[in-house]
Amino acid sequence: MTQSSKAPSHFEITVPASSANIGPGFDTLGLAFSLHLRLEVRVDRTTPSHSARLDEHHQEIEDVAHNAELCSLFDQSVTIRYTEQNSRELAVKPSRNLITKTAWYVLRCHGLLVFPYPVDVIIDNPIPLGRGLGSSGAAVVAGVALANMAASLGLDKNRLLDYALAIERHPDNVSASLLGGFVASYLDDTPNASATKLLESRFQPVDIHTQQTDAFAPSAMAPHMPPMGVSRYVQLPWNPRIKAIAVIPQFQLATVKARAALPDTYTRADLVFNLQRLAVLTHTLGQDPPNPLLIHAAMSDRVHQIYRAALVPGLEDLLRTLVPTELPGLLGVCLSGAGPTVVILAEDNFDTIGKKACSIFAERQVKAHYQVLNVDQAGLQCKTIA
Ligand SMILES: Nc1ncnc2c1ncn2[C@@H]1O[C@H](COP(=O)(O)OP(=O)(O)O)[C@@H](O)[C@H]1O
Ligand SMILES: N[C@@H](CCOP(=O)(O)O)C(=O)O
Repeated sequence: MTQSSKAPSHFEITVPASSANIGPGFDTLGLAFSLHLRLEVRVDRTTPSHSARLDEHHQEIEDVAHNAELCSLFDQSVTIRYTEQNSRELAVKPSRNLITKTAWYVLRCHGLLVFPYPVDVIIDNPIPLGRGLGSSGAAVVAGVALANMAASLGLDKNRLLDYALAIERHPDNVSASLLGGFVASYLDDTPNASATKLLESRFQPVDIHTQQTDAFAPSAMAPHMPPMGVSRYVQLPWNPRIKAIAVIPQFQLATVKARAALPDTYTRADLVFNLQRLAVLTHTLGQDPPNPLLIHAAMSDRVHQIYRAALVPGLEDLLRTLVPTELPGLLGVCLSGAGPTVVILAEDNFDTIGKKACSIFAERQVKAHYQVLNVDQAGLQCKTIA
């Protein structure tokens, strides 16, 4: 992460979209894409906010569930505007918006009731919502970075990841968005480890994928810091010749709904099937030249895709018919995150493959378009604007 000066008044935050799972790596693998959520932020550092620090009055209102006064104070400390892209359905009230609510949570962990100086944010979000391209993970990463920059908290990227994981509990999307590249990660939930404390803590209701958005109400966001070192991660080798064709259906599928379709237990055979392919996949995507048959086979999965197929008409057809022997340049196919987007890894013939995939969706009456994306190796970036 780059940070050009200590307390900038005008800066931008960019966060890449991501695809989670990549076939067998359910809740484990994430891949960052060259499609960026961008925040342009202005902080008026000449006018400190009077209500930023907790005093006795604020301590009292903290205790009141869903406190309107607290929301109103926060809403006065920050304004947000979206540019046109994917913005129509998003809340622009800061106390209801995922990016600013996440920032609010981080501020409150640092004893700040609201932003310490008035903040104005313009948000450009080309990441389609609810399609399995990590829009919520990117929003959460942007939110922790916003608090860090606007309040000069000095958090490093590992600590930012702890805060992001207090909100989004599966680490695949946020790890890739924050770090960039092809990332494997897990929550360290061995006894007494940080993630165990996090999962047992009062943060539990904040998980956006299991709870209503009201769970972000001030009463549920008591200012408790997440433990240090909640996750472990490694950035895996990636062959830069490999691009992703994101085939994006017109309909949305909420991650929470697609997670509810999964079973609680798996057979040993299915577990071994995924483990074997996952081990091969983490290595083979870094090899040059790429091995199409090996990659295609190693992207098979028995943990989530078959259970989600009923929610994504055409998915089974795409997985079955898009093969390297028929389509030169194609390397592998998977459901992106919780879907409904399908990601096709390829090294050539991107448009031919993208059009073919859209036509297979169309046979199932699913309108879709495709985008050819590079892998983003930078992750979260924060830059001062002169
Ligand atoms: N840029 C954003 N600003 C505010 N909220 C966002 C943004 N991006 C995503 N979200 C929230 O996350 C939801 C989508 O999350 P989710 O169902 O997990 O799908 P995805 O696969 O896109 O992450 C949106 O409906 C919205 O509530
Ligand atoms: N591992 C998660 C990933 C969800 O990603 P999203 O981009 O669909 O939010 C899952 O498969 O549920």
